[in-house]
Amino acid sequence: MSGVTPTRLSWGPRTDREGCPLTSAQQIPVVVLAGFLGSGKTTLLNHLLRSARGTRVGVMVNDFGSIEIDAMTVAGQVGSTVSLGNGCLCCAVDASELDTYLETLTRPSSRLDVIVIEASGLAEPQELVRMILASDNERVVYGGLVEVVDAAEFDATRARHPETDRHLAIADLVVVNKADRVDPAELRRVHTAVAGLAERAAVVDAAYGRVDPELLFDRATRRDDEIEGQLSFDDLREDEHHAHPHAAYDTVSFTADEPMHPRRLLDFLDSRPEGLYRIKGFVDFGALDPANRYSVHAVGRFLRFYPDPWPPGAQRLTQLVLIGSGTNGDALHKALDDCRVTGPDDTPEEHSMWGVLRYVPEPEDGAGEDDS
Ligand SMILES: Nc1nc2c(ncn2[C@@H]2O[C@H](COP(=O)(O)OP(=O)(O)OP(=O)(O)O)[C@@H](O)[C@H]2O)c(=O)[nH]1
Repeated sequence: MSGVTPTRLSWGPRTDREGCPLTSAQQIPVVVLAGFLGSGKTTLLNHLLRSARGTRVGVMVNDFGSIEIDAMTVAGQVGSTVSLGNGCLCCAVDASELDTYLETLTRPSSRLDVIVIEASGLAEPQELVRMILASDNERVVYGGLVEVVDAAEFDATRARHPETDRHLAIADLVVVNKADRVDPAELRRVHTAVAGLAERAAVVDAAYGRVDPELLFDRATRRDDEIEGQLSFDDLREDEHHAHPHAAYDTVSFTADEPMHPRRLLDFLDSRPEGLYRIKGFVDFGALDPANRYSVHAVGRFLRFYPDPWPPGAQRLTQLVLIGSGTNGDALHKALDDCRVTGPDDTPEEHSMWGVLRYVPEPEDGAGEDDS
């Protein structure tokens, strides 16, 4: 950005294939939802989908890891969820591929009002924004960047990832999430620090991503001339191609047909290495709870299990994605392999589930609930 004379991008009226001008009302805003690993992007997205009240939201999910956990956990959007598969959208998908996905979502038959792209927790948001601004699809218009911040991890994330400041500086809306995990004074401190970094953004606090959808959809339906004053290619230009945060991260994807042994899995989770920052997925505990699969989320030292009925016809599998830096993928894989129940001689005792149940939040924790 430094040393570059800003040339504002022209947002002159776009035209359809017959050359007739498209009004902004006919263009679908594309909102980028970004934020570091585990900050609560999927939780916020699910809240939006549940409380969109008539607004038709199309979703693109960019998972990191070969098992698409996020795409599986985005609520009830079958048919309009496009998963971008393994890897980071900012690197793995070039603008023409993004356009292919946008083309699918902007078909008139899908009648969408807004599209939200949930970036992987390791994505460079300005790359995504740049791709949307460069899109050939005349039916889409850039709708803003929403950054989700984990209030409880903010200092640690910033220390490890100085690029956080750069991301906040180009955000349009910052959600300081996990307000319930810090005391009010700490929340105020984080809020003030975020507001200082996010010069141009509205900053709102939230628990479990419960923000007013109007905040995003209003933002999303700004008029083109308002957007013109917001971001340009030059605003997004990098001095040099920066190191993407995920260059330093390793991902391990693990799938098992056999149920997992709760005690051995808990031992693994309780002794997980420092660098193993994020774990997400589903666990099958077999006969110990045949009705439910357990979503597991670890973010830093935070660990939770969420039991949920198996979807009808779902194959009983354990599927996990582990993301860390300085971790040994083979050793992690082997450690998880050792958590499988190996056969009839390896039947876990019933009380071995207690260790797991300790990490299931009480209903009043608010996880999974919604105010819609
Ligand atoms: N206590 C608390 N937990 C939250 C809140 N929001 C999300 N979580 C939990 O944090 C964990 C991660 O949430 P996700 O929504 O999956 O985070 P994400 O940003 O999509 O994660 P990645 O896709 O890995 O980057 C889950 O266990 C959520 O239930 C919150 O406001 N408070």
